[in-house]
Amino acid sequence: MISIDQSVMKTETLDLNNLSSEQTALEIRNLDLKYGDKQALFDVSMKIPKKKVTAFIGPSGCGKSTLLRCINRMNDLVDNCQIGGEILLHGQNIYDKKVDVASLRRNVGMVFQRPNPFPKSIYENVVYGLRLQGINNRRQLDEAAERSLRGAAIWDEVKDRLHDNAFGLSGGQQQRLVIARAIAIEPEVLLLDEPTSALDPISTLTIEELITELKTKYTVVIVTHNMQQAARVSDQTAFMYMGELVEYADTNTIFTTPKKKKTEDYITGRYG
Ligand SMILES: Nc1ncnc2c1ncn2[C@@H]1O[C@H](COP(=O)(O)OP(=O)(O)OP(=O)(O)O)[C@@H](O)[C@H]1O
Repeated sequence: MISIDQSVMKTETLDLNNLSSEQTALEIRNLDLKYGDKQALFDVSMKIPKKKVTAFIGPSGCGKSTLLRCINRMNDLVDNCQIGGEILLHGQNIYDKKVDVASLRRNVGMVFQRPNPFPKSIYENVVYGLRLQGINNRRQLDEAAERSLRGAAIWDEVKDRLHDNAFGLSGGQQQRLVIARAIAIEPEVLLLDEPTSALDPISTLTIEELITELKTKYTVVIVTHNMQQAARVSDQTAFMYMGELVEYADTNTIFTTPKKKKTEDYITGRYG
């Protein structure tokens, strides 16, 4: 039986079936996805609220990462991947032919399981996206670097060695640096794909605290294998099983009074 610390449960609940457009960051409508002949997502529909943390949980291979990667069209890079349905951002389907994928990815940033800093200095990692946008003004870059590193809760640890190589940082610091790089270009949505699975418990805790801070400015969607982590950091949780969205509700409900038997079996550790 998985025990969840009830004291960290959130109290605020949203009616996820009736979110207004002001409350909605993204709407996923009837999303199907196939890798070749293999269907990995079946008719997934959900609204993801703004400036909240939404967790995707479920057993290995259930489609969590696939669903996450659809939100910034990372699956476009996979051969033979066919996607049906819609994902609406500001009312526009991100799969519409008119959508500029580079600008979508600026708006919907992503952080992966393993920290992936570039082989550059800490400073150059953070300002990378700004330089790509043609910004080279030193003062503007300095300000963005400090703001982003502070926003990723790593400024104090790196402010005296901004021009050192990023590979000299610990894994947990590298992951916060990558988060700083993602927020430097001020996205609206941050996708985190198991962001702490390669980290030690202390770095994990630091990142979890950071996620709680990040939602004051960004909509955060996180894939996690760790149910305690979902319970600690998320406001709402989506439980997936074999490519289907089985249950989606506020995190408290999912972990204390799930409506579906499959959800209950998963959160009580009956299968993993
Ligand atoms: N690039 C790919 N090509 C073919 N099949 C894939 C690809 N990526 C994922 N799949 C398949 O799609 C299904 C869903 O995978 P996905 O990685 O989304 O699951 P997950 O729930 O995130 O799993 P895990 O928790 O193990 O990371 C799995 O059956 C997987 O084998």
